[in-house]
Amino acid sequence: IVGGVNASVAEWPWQVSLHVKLSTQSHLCGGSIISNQWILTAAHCTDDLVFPEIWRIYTGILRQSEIKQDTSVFKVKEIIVHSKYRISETGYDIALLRLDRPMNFSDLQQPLCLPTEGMNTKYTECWVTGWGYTKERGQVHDTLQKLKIPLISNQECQTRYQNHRITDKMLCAGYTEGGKDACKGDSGGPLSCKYQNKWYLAGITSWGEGCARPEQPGVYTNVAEFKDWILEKTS
Ligand SMILES: COC(=O)Nc1ccc2c(c1)CCCCCCC[C@H](NC(=O)/C=C/c1cc(Cl)ccc1-n1cnnn1)c1nc-2c(Cl)[nH]1
Repeated sequence: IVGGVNASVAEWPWQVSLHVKLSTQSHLCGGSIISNQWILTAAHCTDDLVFPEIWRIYTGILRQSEIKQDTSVFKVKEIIVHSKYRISETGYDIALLRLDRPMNFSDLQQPLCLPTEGMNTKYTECWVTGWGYTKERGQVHDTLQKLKIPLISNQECQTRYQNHRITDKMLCAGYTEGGKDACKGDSGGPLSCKYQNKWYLAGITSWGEGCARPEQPGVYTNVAEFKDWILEKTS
């Protein structure tokens, strides 16, 4: 996250850190708790990493440094990638991870709501969170970062990305002047938006042209457009 601030304990209890363990283990992507056994993330996070056994999901943490041998960790039983996903920039950048065991909810780890059609214009505030880089050439940040960010219309977003097709299944957010955005290591994580005092998973951090560049907003998977897909795959 570029231009954000440290989050607090239990402020974003649906945010998880996805790690992969090959010869070494490290943070890969963000993700969101949507039920006691399902995590929603970006399909591009699963590219080349199709074996569930290598995944480790950390819930209820604020800092990467909290991750030790004894930290509670979930493993992945199943990975479901949207059949129309090819690359982030053409959309359908959405995947489900089924946990190896049901999660007990607490103040530190609990789900947020899935949005319904038509909510994108009703949100009062949206925040993007993650442990990603705080500048384009950076490194994973120890403390979870949070950034308040305005949604922008797909029409405006399309004008910023002449070489792309910004579809209705994408959602854009950013500041025209730049300086505040998601960045490397944040993808798969939530764009959380508040409506009538409840938090909704409006977007999944997906792609952008550089980080926090002027007139280059972040592009997110428009979760409301995939509600039926999520319900079908998780039922
Ligand atoms: C110590 O551990 C680490 O350093 N881990 C570790 C550290 C970093 C990374 C990995 C692991 C995952 C790489 C492969 C999967 C994922 C590959 C793509 C992914 N993209 C993003 O996270 C955000 C994109 C993004 C999203 C929005 Cl909304 C706006 C602008 C964006 N950016 C444009 N340019 N940069 N960001 C990414 N993630 C990383 C990179 Cl490197 N790129």
